Amino acid sequence: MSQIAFDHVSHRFDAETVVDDVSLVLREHRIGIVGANGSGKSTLARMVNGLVLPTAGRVTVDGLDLARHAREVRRRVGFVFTNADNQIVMPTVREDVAFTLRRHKLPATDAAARVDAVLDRFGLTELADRPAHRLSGGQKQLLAIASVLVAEPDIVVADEPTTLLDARNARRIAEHFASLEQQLIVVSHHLELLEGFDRVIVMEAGRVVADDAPRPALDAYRALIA
Ligand SMILES: Nc1ncnc2c1ncn2[C@@H]1O[C@H](COP(=O)(O)OP(=O)(O)OP(=O)(O)O)[C@@H](O)[C@H]1O
Repeated sequence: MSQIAFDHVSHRFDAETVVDDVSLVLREHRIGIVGANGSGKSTLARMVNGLVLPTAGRVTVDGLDLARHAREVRRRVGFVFTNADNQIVMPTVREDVAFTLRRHKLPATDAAARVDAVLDRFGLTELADRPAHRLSGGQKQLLAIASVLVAEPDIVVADEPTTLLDARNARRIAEHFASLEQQLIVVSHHLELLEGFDRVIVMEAGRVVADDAPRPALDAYRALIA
């Protein structure tokens, strides 16, 4: 697993401190982040691939500082956005998944095989030639995850990847995450998704208020929002 380190990290948007002096070392396989709306979870997650840079402190991935090496780190970190429309760039489902592989310089048959396998894994085969922007919200969410995973990044960061999914597709994603070899960081309000994880971090007003195994951490979070 990689080592993702937050060293006294803060982030301010104008006058508002949304991440407030967070220090964490993340080495576990599957890490969940929970917290109330606006507690800073997405901002923290976005720092792992430099989509947001700290206004104080340092974020490193295996020693590489995001402030200086964002491009290098981004090759290793796949980011799944909450709003899939932010990451769907190609006309059809198949083309969108294939687009992620453009920089991998794979022989065309190998790339096509990888795309087909991912489409199949996420139940998207029948939608492969559909216009991606006309999928349902949940189908787009599956596509967004498939498009990141096809590149087999070392680390997958997913920001609320199941918000629009029905129970069957949420289970599909949970099962897929459970079988994923890569390091995984998931921001979610869907607490069951995180039950089998190795570590859960609870955020409140930009700070880490609990950081533990899923059961105690989720109990602490439920108590906090009760
Ligand atoms: N680009 C931005 N400009 C200004 N303020 C922002 C920006 N992005 C986020 N914020 C503010 O930062 C705070 C934390 O937002 P963030 O999205 O990190 O929270 P969150 O815990 O992921 O919330 P949610 O569960 O609602 O997605 C919020 O008050 C939000 O309004």
